[in-house]
Amino acid sequence: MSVNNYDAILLSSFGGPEGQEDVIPFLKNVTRGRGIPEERLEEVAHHYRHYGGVSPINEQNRQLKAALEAELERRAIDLPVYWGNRNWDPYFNDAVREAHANGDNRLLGLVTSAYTSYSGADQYREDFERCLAETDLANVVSIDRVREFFDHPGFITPLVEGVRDGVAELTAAGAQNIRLVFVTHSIPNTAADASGPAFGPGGAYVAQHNAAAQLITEQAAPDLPWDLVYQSRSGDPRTPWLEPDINDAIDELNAADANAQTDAIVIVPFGFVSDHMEVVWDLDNEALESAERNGLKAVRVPTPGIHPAFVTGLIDLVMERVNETPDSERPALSPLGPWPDHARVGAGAIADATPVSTTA
Ligand SMILES: CC1=C(CCC(=O)O)c2cc3nc(cc4[nH]c(cc5[nH]c(cc1n2)c(C)c5CCC(=O)O)c(CCC(=O)O)c4C)C(CCC(=O)O)=C3C
Ligand SMILES: [Fe+2]
Repeated sequence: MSVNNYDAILLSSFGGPEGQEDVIPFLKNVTRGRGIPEERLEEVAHHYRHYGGVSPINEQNRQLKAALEAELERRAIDLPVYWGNRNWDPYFNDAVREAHANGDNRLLGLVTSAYTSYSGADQYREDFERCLAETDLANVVSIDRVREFFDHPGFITPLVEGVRDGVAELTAAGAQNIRLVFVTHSIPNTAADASGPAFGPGGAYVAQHNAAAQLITEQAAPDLPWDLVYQSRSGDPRTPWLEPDINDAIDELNAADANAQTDAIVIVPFGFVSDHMEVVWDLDNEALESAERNGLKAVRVPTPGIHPAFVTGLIDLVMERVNETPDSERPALSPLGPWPDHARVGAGAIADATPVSTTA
């Protein structure tokens, strides 16, 4: 099927180092202009160094790109996929230059982030704007963006499956009182509040996470208690970030409710779409260790990765833009959705912004 409103998909991600010599330049890219304390950079560098300076994220995006291409081919949809990152090679500038060189100028961004926050939404927009400015293509290339998919069935289904499997595994190992621990990236309270002020404290960021956690619980294990906790905080320790931290929450589990007698936890890393460094280090090392220290059985659910339901769902999200599907027909499992589309960046936006008076 040829597609008349887009030329290509721009798979847009974070990027990660792929060798020891990349680690510091990568971290400098991530934190440019943002006053992350030196000690924090050293600490984070150590996580990457431990794995040979290689983050799994780029390989996961190569696999995701291949899986998206296979799904497009299976559905006979004629859209090439370009891949660009915010913080490491291949950068957005290279991906967009390559697309333009091939005559692909109307791009649909598919961002590997399910929720609304500065990092997951506004910053990608800024990156797209800067990319078009730096490549001098702002009048030629346009970039739209697929909506946040925190309550899309393609994102929820793999997590539901993971929770069911996790519960079954813990039950088989003798667990009596299982708790689901939903974990996502902490962000500064002010950033959370600003992510959608209409949602009150915590903004859209926290509201979307609560909605997704509730959905996953209802579908996977409706009788189990669940918590929303946070990981990977950084920044100045005096600045308030979303809490509790997952490790503190695990330490406090039975202290907080002496009757609960929780003996096992299912850690659900639903803030991320692949098992990248923040998952393997902060959860598989630290959080699982916290569980063990507290005598709790624990399993960590896989992120969606390249689960077939996720890959199909991402292409469905692309096709709702191609088909200009009305909101009322867009799949969304929570009352918050379907989340609205983002404004176009680049050629189309400039045309849209042309004051009517100049053409009248
Ligand atoms: C909300 C959110 C997401 C999810 C949405 C999205 O996907 O965007 C996310 C994703 C990711 N964050 C990642 C890595 C890092 N994040 C950092 C720093 C920060 N993240 C923040 C928030 C988020 N981050 C914030 C508020 C900071 C502090 C300061 C700043 O605003 O920069 C730092 C700097 C050191 C540190 O402070 O920890 C690193 C190295 C990786 C790659 C992992 C890999 O390499 O496999 C990924 C996918
Ligand atoms: Fe981050």
